[in-house]
Amino acid sequence: MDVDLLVIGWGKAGKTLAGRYAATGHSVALVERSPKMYGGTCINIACVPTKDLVVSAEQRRESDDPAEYFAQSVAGRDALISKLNAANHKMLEKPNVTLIDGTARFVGPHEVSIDTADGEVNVTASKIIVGTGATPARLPIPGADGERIYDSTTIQHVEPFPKRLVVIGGGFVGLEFANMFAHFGSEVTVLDGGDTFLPAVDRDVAEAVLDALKAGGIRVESGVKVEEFSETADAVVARSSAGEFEADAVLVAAGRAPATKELGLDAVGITTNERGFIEVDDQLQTSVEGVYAVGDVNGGPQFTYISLDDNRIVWDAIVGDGKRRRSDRVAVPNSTFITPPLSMVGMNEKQVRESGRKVLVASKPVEKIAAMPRPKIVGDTRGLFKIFVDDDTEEILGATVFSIDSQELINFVSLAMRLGAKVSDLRDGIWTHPSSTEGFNEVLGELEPLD
Ligand SMILES: Cc1cc2nc3c(=O)[nH]c(=O)nc-3n(C[C@H](O)[C@H](O)[C@H](O)COP(=O)(O)OP(=O)(O)OC[C@H]3O[C@@H](n4cnc5c(N)ncnc54)[C@H](O)[C@@H]3O)c2cc1C
Ligand SMILES: NC(=O)c1ccc[n+]([C@@H]2O[C@H](COP(=O)([O-])OP(=O)(O)OC[C@H]3O[C@@H](n4cnc5c(N)ncnc54)[C@H](O)[C@@H]3O)[C@@H](O)[C@H]2O)c1
Repeated sequence: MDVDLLVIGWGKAGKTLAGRYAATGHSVALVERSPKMYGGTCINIACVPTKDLVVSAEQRRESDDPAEYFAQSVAGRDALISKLNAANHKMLEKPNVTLIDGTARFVGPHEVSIDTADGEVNVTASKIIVGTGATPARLPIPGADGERIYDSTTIQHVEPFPKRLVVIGGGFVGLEFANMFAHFGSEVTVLDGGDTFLPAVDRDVAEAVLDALKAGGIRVESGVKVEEFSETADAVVARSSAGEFEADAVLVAAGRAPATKELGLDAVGITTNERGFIEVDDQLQTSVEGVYAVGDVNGGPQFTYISLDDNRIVWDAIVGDGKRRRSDRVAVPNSTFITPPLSMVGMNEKQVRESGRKVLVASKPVEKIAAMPRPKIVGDTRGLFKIFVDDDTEEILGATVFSIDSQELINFVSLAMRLGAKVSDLRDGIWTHPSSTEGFNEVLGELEPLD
């Protein structure tokens, strides 16, 4: 079969490009190795199901039995995800789109062989998009394949419910699940290999996050080297540089590796870097002309909205005026979905100090922001707002918001930065009341030189 565009992997960039290219009348084939993954990682096993579980966990009452409540929450999660999975399939059911269930492997620079239940299918295309994503990194230590060792996918259906959970890794996945399982009623210990807890976060904010996690019953140990897991009939022990930690289950959340093993990239000259991610230029083209790599597999930041933006860059390269670049991104925000969420954009304190600029800072604990009653109404006044501003240009340089609604607020700051708004635009803006946004009226009125 020959098509105009072949997409490997049903992730955010891949499915968006497939739909858009098909809508312009081109023939498109999309290959996905698992029916459970129609729609990609985010929809089926990552962003959406985990946040559904986070919200369910937050709504648990003390009187709810943890195991029963978890089982109900998982059933709710599964019902939502199966609807989204089916809806994603439906979106690409079009006459000029061939959807192929199978695992793709390059057999030529523009030829892919797909291993399907009915045998091999060969597809050629002048344009190929590789969007195969990433999978949980495995720890290379004894016992890592044990029955009680879970990753971010399998832990969502852990059975029986773990009364004690050890989480290896204090990054996005580790903290989101640690917080979630603590709310479900598990006793949670986080063992992080890094020497510094949340290294990209300012120390005062990291301390506030740590306090909130500890208050939620979570123990966090940094600088821990886990050496071995050993299992008995009813427990697992993580042996580490900080001693032994016994649990009912272990979640390994130590990063994600590119899903390239089955692709046969070497044979056709598609180069990868030392970490295995596909090398791309600023327009996401690989070392083979006409073959692009998008999303997690190209080694960029591992976020769905980055994959979505990769789709825009490739679209511009193959259909538009070719101006978009990966390097033209400004103020890319992120949120860690703990309770309350932690969100950041732009520079942190270390970066503004190193920038050589004259910097102003405003930093205020949420409970002290008098003219922002929403957290009090909601009943969660934890966290703080911290914002850096250039004293000469009034530009916003960066912000960290650890507060309810921060996953929304950070997009607002990001937009202000992208549009080059002045700090006074946010400080003197007319915002609804009672909202979290109005916190900026007060906090930005208290800028001081960064000493
Ligand atoms: C637990 C968790 C929570 C997350 N939460 C968030 C969040 O809240 N917000 C956020 O922005 N990001 C989040 N992420 C990251 C986000 O999920 C990823 O960045 C995003 O899904 C990557 O999309 P992608 O386009 O790279 O492809 P993916 O969505 O990963 O899709 C790749 C697809 O390719 C298929 N595939 C792989 N190899 C082959 C092959 N050889 N042949 C055929 N098909 C193949 C896979 O089955 C998969 O469906 C989270 C990640 C995890 C693990
Ligand atoms: N809210 C979100 O947007 C969201 C949520 C989940 C995941 N993600 C994406 O998925 C990616 C993967 O998440 P992740 O949490 O697995 O990776 P991560 O890179 O965010 O964090 C990995 C953590 O594991 C630790 N670590 C690494 N090796 C270790 C070892 N051997 N022992 C103990 N600790 C070890 C690191 O110190 C780090 O704290 C993230 O980088 C992020 O881009 C995003």
